[in-house]
Amino acid sequence: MSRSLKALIGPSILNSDLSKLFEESQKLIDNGADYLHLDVMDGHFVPNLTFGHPIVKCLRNHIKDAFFETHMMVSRPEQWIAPMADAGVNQYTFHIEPITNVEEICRKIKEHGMKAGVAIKPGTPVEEVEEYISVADMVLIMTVEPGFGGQKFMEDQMAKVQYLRKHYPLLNIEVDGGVGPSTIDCCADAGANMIVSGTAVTGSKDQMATIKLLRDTVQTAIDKVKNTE
Ligand SMILES: O=C(CO)[C@H](O)[C@H](O)COP(=O)(O)O
Ligand SMILES: [Fe+2]
Repeated sequence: MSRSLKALIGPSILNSDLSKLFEESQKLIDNGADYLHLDVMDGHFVPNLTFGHPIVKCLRNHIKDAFFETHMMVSRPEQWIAPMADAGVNQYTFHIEPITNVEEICRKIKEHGMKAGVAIKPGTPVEEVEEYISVADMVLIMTVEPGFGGQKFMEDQMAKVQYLRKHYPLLNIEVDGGVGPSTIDCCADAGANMIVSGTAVTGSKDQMATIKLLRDTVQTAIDKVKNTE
């Protein structure tokens, strides 16, 4: 059987009421989220702070089955691999900008039983992440400057997604930042298949419909390409 791409929607709880982290997360899963995207910030790599492995572990104690991706916006990604694995994280996605030992970090993440995601900021050329595709499970192309939810989608980043999709037809490509119903066509047409959406989903009156619309749009684009092959 040949492998094929799948549209997956991973809402970010960054801009939701974090005092109700469990309730907000469970609601997203009940409304059809394929995975949860948990934004971890250290106040150093980005000018903001969120939460770390102790909170992720508490969340995992209440939500046993969902796939957890942590988006590590941290200066020392190596430091948090073991604690995040212990917290029950499934995918550890980190930025390549502050470090030089990307391959080693990917290896360690996998040794700890997690999938490895490599992320780049808008100012980082796609070629810099391309060299790690063979050792990573996913590439994250940021579509805002990392650090805050609710920012404007940067359409110019789609050239990176198009480039990766053209050269790596089965690569999991994630986009994150300002993605919602008004920008999803752009992401789907460029070839992204893993969609992080924060404000547009958590702030939606009908979360289930919004998640479905995002997934259907991306799956339709994937199927269109498949049918022309
Ligand atoms: O990594 C992030 C910010 O650094 C968030 O995942 C992202 O911003 C999601 O929120 P929104 O959809 O509101 O932009
Ligand atoms: Fe994120």
